Amino acid sequence: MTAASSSKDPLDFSAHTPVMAQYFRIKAEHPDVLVFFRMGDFYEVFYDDARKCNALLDITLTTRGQSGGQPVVMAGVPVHALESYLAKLIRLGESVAIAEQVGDVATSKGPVERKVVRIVTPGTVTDSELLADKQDSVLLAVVQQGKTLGLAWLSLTKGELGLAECREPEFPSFLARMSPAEVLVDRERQPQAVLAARLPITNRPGWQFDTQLGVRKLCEQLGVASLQGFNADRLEAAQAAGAALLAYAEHTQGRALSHVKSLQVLRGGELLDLPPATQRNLELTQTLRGETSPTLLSLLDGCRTGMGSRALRQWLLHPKRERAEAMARHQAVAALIATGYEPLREALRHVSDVERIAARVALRQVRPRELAGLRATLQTLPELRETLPGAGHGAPLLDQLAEGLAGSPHVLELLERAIAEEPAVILREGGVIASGFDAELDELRGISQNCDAFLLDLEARERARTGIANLRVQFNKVHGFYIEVTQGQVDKVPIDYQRRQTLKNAERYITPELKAFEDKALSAQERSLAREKLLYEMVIDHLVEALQPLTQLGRALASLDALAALAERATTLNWVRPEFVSQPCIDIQRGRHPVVEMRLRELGAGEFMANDCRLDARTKLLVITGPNMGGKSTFMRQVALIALLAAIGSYVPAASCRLGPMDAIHTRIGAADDLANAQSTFMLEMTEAAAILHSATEQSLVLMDEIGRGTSTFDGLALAGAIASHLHDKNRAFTLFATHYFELTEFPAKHPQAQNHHVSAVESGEDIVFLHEIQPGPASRSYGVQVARLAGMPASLVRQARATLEALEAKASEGEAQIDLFAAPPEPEEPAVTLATSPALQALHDLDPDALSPREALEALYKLKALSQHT
Ligand SMILES: Nc1ncnc2c1ncn2[C@@H]1O[C@H](COP(=O)(O)OP(=O)(O)OP(=O)(O)O)[C@@H](O)[C@H]1O
Repeated sequence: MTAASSSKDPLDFSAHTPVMAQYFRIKAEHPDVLVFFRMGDFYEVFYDDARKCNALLDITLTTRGQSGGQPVVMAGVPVHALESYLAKLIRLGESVAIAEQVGDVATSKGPVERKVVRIVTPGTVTDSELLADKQDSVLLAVVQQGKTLGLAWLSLTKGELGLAECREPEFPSFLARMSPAEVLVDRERQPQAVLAARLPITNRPGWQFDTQLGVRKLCEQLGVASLQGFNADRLEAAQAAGAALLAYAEHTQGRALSHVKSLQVLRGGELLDLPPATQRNLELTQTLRGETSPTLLSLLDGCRTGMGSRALRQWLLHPKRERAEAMARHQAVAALIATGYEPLREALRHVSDVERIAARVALRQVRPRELAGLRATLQTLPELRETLPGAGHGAPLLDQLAEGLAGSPHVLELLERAIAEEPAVILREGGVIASGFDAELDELRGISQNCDAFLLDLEARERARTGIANLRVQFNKVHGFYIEVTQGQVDKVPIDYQRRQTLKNAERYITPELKAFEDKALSAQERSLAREKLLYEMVIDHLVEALQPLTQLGRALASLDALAALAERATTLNWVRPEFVSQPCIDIQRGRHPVVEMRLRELGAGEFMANDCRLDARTKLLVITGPNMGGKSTFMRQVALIALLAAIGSYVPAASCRLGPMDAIHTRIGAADDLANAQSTFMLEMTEAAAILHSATEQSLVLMDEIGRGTSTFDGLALAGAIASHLHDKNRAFTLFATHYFELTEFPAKHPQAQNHHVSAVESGEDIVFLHEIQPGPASRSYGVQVARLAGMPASLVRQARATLEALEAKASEGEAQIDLFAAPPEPEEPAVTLATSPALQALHDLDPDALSPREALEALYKLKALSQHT
């Protein structure tokens, strides 16, 4: 680089003022994130960072001075408003490095020392202000090794670390469950599956994704010698991801993660599979329009704390195939219902988010008010324990959770002694440590607080000494302490008064006595703030030691809150306890769709019609027909929702419910164009159906809603018939198959494990009334034209459609083709045998039987036989 061009290079430190040189050094260490550079009461951002913040945060861009011969482009946010700006940036997927002034402003020669104290990224935020209350923020690292994807994830706020490995097709299910806020990938080898998911990606150096490094880091983090105890010793790809994950989390937090002590290993096969399409179609946590309500979660979530809501979401998206945990929850819900859950829910109202506070203690980011909240929570624990069912309730899970409520008497005692009743919001302001905790602090505070008495006393003494009746002793921030004398009285001022300032009507003085007091008072205040900071750090040291019971307490409170919410819902909404059996079956009597039922109630739109569903080893597939708007989709979804609710440990909206083992819920419902992925409606429909046919087993529940709708009638009908046959004969999955194709009502006649059902409707004159009742047998007709009439189509159009329909029906019955839609697929055709391709045929063709003697005829026969064996 030439000398001339170097002046334009912002990284040429020599050309900059010392502060800017310091900035560039820090920026060079954090090139990929925004650097917030503390300067007094502002965080400043410079150059490209400033331009970006100007665009994203709408803050004013200015230029000031010059650095390296160029104007310095900058923007700033006030220190007190930092959190709200951070929240906005994190939501937009940006990361921010916070460079604080760590040196002492008063004693620094040159610019005060600055250091990046933490990096706030979407996946590693822990500040309660920046996080949604009810949702966890998950950081995920993904690495591809051959066909295996290694996953490692961390919820900093929960202190939970997880590992998993999966194949590419399983990856979307994992992602949908976790919905990570940030995904770490190898900069050089970004896995295709991650890119396709369009999530906020952070690139990390390739060497950090290393298996051996991962094993070492994971063992260190968990304080174990081997990962065997967690059953995680063979997960090499996941371990490699773990290495990058832990390195990044430590890098952003600027410290070790002392609260992360448990490891969860997820194996695809342990969970009830809920592919992304199922999570979407069943509207578990989001409606099809992307809203958070009304969904199954919004209906269930009456939790009193953020941690309870987060636990419930976790349960909903991670149901286990093994049903022991769900049964333990059913028992707990039953016990809470029997003994009354309201006192517990009431007590939970006064509980802080212990889970997050514990994490912030570990990261040493906890705020004074959070500690006061923790103290209040610990104080209410005995009362809260009283609200739990007493002995003999038959729910071991509740006893186990009650043990977690032990809290830590030592921590409570410390917080009661150390933290002020109502501490200041931030430590910097003082007033956080309780008086009586530390003698030195009390003394320093005493000095600054006793100021008033001293000053009044001095004022009285000086008035008496000088004879100046209106003499006043005062203080202001700029000039410190002074004695003020009005101009008319100045000649009475004694000799030891030194002039400090002259005003229009008065003179201000200082005396040696006042100066000595001033030094003592001001330094006392500074020292008392410094002392408070030190004491606060000491309190955190003690809390870090006691993290384990706090983390356990957080988990216990979260689970109790979620269970109490389930108990309340079960009672209020009149749900029943489901029963698990070992035989294959889905036997639901008078089942209801919980969300549709609630909507109808809210709108005053009538009662929900309860329906039965009976599937077992003899009946595995129901062909469901009936008019549009008749309730087919609602019925199918309600069966899936009831099965899922049972699997997470909830009661269910039905009169009774018996369920056999289940490994997955697959759904193919509706047709939303995936324009972003350039897939047509029909292509998407077929892709989703193909995925189901490849993975559904005898223990899966499959919902197929109007498959084949996206193409021409004959194509659609043919495909629908073939898909139903495949599900019935090959997958043998429990299948609810809703269709408009009447031809499919023939299906059960040829398939022993299938039955026809229909949703009922009655015609009254030209109108149609939906009864929403599922009845055995096929529907008689589809009522599409009547529904169009109900939808407000012009009367003339409806008349025309009806006439056309009648003509079409007449024509169809005349030439009814006898096609077997469900016949076994024909064998692939043999290639035709021709003279050109077959020497035997050619030889036969060339023979003239009349010209052959008997002996020649015999020889020709042998020759033909030989040739035929080569054909
Ligand atoms: N069991 C029921 N009791 C009361 N109302 C119901 C019931 N089932 C469905 N409904 C009402 O009927 C509406 C239509 O139901 P749904 O979407 O399930 O019909 P569909 O047969 O699948 O229609 P389409 O074939 O047009 O998709 C629902 O939004 C709901 O308001």
